[in-house]
Amino acid sequence: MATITALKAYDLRFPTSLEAHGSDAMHTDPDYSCGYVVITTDAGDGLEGHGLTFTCGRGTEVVLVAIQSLSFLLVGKKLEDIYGNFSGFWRALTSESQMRWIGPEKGVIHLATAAIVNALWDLWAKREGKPLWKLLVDMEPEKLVSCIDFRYISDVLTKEEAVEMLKKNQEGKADREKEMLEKGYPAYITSAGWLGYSEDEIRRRCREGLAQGWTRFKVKVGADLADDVRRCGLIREEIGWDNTMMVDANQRWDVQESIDHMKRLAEFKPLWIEEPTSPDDALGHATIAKALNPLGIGVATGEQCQNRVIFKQMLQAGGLQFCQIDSCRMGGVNEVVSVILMAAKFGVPVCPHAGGVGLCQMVQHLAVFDYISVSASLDNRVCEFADHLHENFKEAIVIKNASYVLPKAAGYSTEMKPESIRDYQYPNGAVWQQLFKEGKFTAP
Ligand SMILES: C[C@H](O)[C@@H](O)[C@@H](O)[C@H](O)C(=O)O
Ligand SMILES: [Mg+2]
Repeated sequence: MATITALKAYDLRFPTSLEAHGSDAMHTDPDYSCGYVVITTDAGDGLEGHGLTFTCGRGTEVVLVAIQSLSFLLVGKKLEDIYGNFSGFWRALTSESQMRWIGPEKGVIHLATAAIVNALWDLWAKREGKPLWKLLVDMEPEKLVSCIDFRYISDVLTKEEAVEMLKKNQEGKADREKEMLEKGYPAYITSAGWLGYSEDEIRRRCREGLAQGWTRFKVKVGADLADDVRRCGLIREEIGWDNTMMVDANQRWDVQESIDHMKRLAEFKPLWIEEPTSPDDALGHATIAKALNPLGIGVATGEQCQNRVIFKQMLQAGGLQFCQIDSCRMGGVNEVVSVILMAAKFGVPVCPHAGGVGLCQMVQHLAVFDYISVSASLDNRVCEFADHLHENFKEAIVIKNASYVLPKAAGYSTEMKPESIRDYQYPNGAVWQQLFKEGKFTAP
């Protein structure tokens, strides 16, 4: 029996705003950051659970406090009790009678939950000696479903249905796993189209992407319509018309504006418009989808879809044609799996959101699990990739032929290199001290 002895939390930030990496119409100067959690136990096996939640610079300190405030629910707990009744533990974490008031299940407190829960899954997978996707794929349907809290979603998906869906897909699983191991999971690239990049930089990155074999490119829009027309035009010039383009407005528009602007951008044939409007507006998304679907444009959303309840409503209302689960926005793997199952029930493809710091590391596992165990289809499915900060991770993602190569190391691929954890701590890590000295950032 192993008991959790400590939970440490770190504020790690990377100065990506210096080169406009990750910039969009709403987040014009993101410094990719995370609340980073390390869980240790008395097992004596040297294994630690590493988990993170993605943030954008300022505000990470708030997430950190939330993680620390929740830690009393873990320290002293037996791992067997957590993994033996994971949905019960997840509910204890998300429904703690005083902490839930600052959520519930949304915002900072849910980001903090994600970091902790992701660390617990990393530890579980390491203890089983499997990469997370394999842990999920090999788990008995009943056991996997027992990790999910069905409260608030049982009106559209019951435990029994979820077990049934997973059981139905047992057939063909071995073949799909073999196929994934051979070919990897298909991806698209975002790193050519950040909003703050100059025209030359966009052209250079498109050419580089094409040379590397990328065929699907995502472009940021939303700040200014005339500029969007210009940027979409130049990207089509670079990538041609046989390749796929998606556009992402990061919630910049009203509902009617979304429809009007996208009618203007329809000539560039985008596959989807991502986050056109407020991430909470399920009915607004449905209105947009109704207007744009006849033009061949789907609505995609999810990176700021705060929990399974909003996803449920989006799916019920026909508000999304591409379901972009995020590994950190919701309460970790348990809740993500429930959304993957709901999306399958509604016949909506899951196309995970990634990028940031560590998101690609995590969602590769979730996408592969979706294909092998749940959807059994690759139609209209593609996982995001953005080429930043992977070098900080011990088991960095590998891309080959524009696809994610399946991770083989045990865990959730969330563990950073010790020197990255040391040097990027904000504000005392060596990297930040140097940036303050050079006057590139102001010390807090
Ligand atoms: C601030 C971030 O880079 C976002 O722009 C990013 O997550 C983006 O929406 C994406 O879809 O990759
Ligand atoms: Mg996006």
